[in-house]
Amino acid sequence: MFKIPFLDLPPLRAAAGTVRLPGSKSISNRVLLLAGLSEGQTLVHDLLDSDDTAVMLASLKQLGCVLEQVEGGPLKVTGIGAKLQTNAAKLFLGNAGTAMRPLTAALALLAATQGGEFELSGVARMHERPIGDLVDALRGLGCEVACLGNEGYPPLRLSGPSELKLSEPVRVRGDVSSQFLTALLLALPLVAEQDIHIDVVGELISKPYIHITLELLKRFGIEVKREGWQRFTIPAGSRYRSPGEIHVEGDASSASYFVALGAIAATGQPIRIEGVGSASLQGDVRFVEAAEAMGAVVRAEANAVEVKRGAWPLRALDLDCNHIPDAAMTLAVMALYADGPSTLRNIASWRVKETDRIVAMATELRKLGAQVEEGPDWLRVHPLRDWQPAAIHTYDDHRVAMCFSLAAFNGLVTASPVPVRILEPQCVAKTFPDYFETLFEVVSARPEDIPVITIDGPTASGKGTLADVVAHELGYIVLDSGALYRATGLAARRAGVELDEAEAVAAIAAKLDLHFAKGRVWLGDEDITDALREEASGLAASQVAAHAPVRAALNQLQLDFRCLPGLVADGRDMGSMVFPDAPLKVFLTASAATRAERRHKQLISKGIPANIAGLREDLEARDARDKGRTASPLQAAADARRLDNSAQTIEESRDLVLSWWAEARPFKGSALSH
Ligand SMILES: Nc1ncnc2c1ncn2[C@@H]1O[C@H](COP(=O)(O)OP(=O)(O)OP(=O)(O)O)[C@@H](O)[C@H]1O
Ligand SMILES: Nc1ccn([C@@H]2O[C@H](COP(=O)(O)O)[C@@H](O)[C@H]2O)c(=O)n1
Repeated sequence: MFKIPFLDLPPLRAAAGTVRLPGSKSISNRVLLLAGLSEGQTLVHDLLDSDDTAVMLASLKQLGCVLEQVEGGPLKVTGIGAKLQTNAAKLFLGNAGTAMRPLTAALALLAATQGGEFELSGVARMHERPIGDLVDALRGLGCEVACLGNEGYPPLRLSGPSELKLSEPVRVRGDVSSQFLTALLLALPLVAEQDIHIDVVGELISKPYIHITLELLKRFGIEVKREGWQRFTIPAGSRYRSPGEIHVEGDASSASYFVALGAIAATGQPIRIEGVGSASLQGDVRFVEAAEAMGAVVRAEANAVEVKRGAWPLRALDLDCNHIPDAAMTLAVMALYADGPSTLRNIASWRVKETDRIVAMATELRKLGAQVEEGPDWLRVHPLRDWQPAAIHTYDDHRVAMCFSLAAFNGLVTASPVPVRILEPQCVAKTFPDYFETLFEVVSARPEDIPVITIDGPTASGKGTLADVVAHELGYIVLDSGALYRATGLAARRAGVELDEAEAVAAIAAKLDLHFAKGRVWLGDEDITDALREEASGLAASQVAAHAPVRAALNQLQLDFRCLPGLVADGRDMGSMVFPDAPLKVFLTASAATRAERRHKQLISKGIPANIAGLREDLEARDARDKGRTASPLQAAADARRLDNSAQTIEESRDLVLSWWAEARPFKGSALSH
């Protein structure tokens, strides 16, 4: 996951490949609650690992459920069998509506029948998300529910015992959020000594989510009777029965980003999305119909879909989105690539989600330059040709972050493509922690559009250290080009090749079987990380690096590091020769005395004996050879910014380079501003 202040997406061009979706959030949290309320054990396969499931799991644990993660396999949940194991708990539910609403209903009923006191709270936004309709329904049943802040909003206190009135139908509004009805359906079997009727007041929205609830209840032994979408009956004697094991489908709302990706950018091979398909329980799977209406070519299997671009530009659409409330946000960004204005209707529920999504989408689309109109429950988005570089505020809303990544394909409709900055990208942890990593596996950009920062300079000036910390802040990949020369020297020695035999060493360089993984360097099956850092390896590297054929042999390998979302490359000729088009080049120096001292400390801290005078001699000899050679000598590129860090801390150098980077990027004045 990218835990950084912002992630810049360079202009993207194409998409192809296979994506395996994480488990559905809606199904994961419903299954966890049902398994937690059942008697006995349930093995839950393919559970979503995210912020929202984490708060549900933590709550179940506090309530006495036993959770055991089978290594590399399912989660084993031992439920409480509808009997309270503790009669007091304070539960923190973050911003997870799928945890707050059903736990409220279940604990209110358990407190009423078995006694106890439970407090449920969340993050500030959760305390702004209405729950009054559920509170009213529970109070109507005889539960004691107190709103501890504002009436109708969490935090809540649920206490008991109290007498329940189950003979009258429970009335609940269905026109603001279907989660209130879901909460009651999931919880009322706890007290179903007689038939319990639920009457929905108003037109029920998001019916597909109720369908998921009913199907999962069935899997746990509860057959709810339904009369249209207005009356539901929980039969007397209903009891949760664990199905033993259950598989969680992939998240259909998360699939929407990749379906859209296929529609926009899969012009050759399709995007294959595994985890949802025509057999899916989730309503959001019908997003594919909307994508087809916009021009996507879709082939569905029971548990997978493949999507390619059809019509281009996409066809504008006018759609009632009540059946796909979450996935419909993706349509708002697809609309930028359409042949006319697109209107999304019946999306009032967006206003009470993680943020007011109508306001959020309109505001951020306008930042890109789009013309957007909005109403109480609708949004109209016009196609965009003149794109502006924008820093997209994500409002701690995973779906805003994920759907705006699609704006990075603007190069397909404009001759002046722009990058897209996603602020606080870690908000995707709510449902899809590795969303951006997954995206980067199936999209491609032109190499020249992938940003590179080069850091060149003499030995021990701190290039590698600076490259690491800068890359960390930006979420970029690092190329330690010196390691390639060091590995070549090592491999040549091992092969018994003299280091001054240019062609023979170049042949070794061309066949280097080198891998970088988790901070370690592997030559074939051997971990050579420590061997590479020995001073002897540095000296050997500087000898082989003087040969033009060796440099030529390593050139493509270095260029191949230019990967999404960007690269920080350190060495001697990164800015001058290998990446001459890098938008920021740094030439890093420090006095020889400082460098010798730093290298001394570095070696001693690793338990490698060293003496400062000898080290200084070695590094000066190495610098002289690197500067004096004819092939790509160590020198600052003409357009490099010079930085002497002799008197700077690593953090000071990092911040200076990041400020230069901010100057070089097109997000003027918007770096981190919302
Ligand atoms: N201000 C500073 N900036 C960068 N590194 C520093 C700084 N102060 C101390 N150091 C230390 O200097 C040592 C040498 O840094 P580093 O290995 O990054 O240099 P380098 O230029 O990449 O060396 P080489 O060219 O040999 O690979 C490290 O231990 C690093 O922590
Ligand atoms: N781009 C580069 C990088 C390195 N070299 C040579 O390799 C030696 C070792 O590099 P380190 O950065 O790991 O110390 C270095 O002395 C150079 O001779 C190079 O030529 N070009």
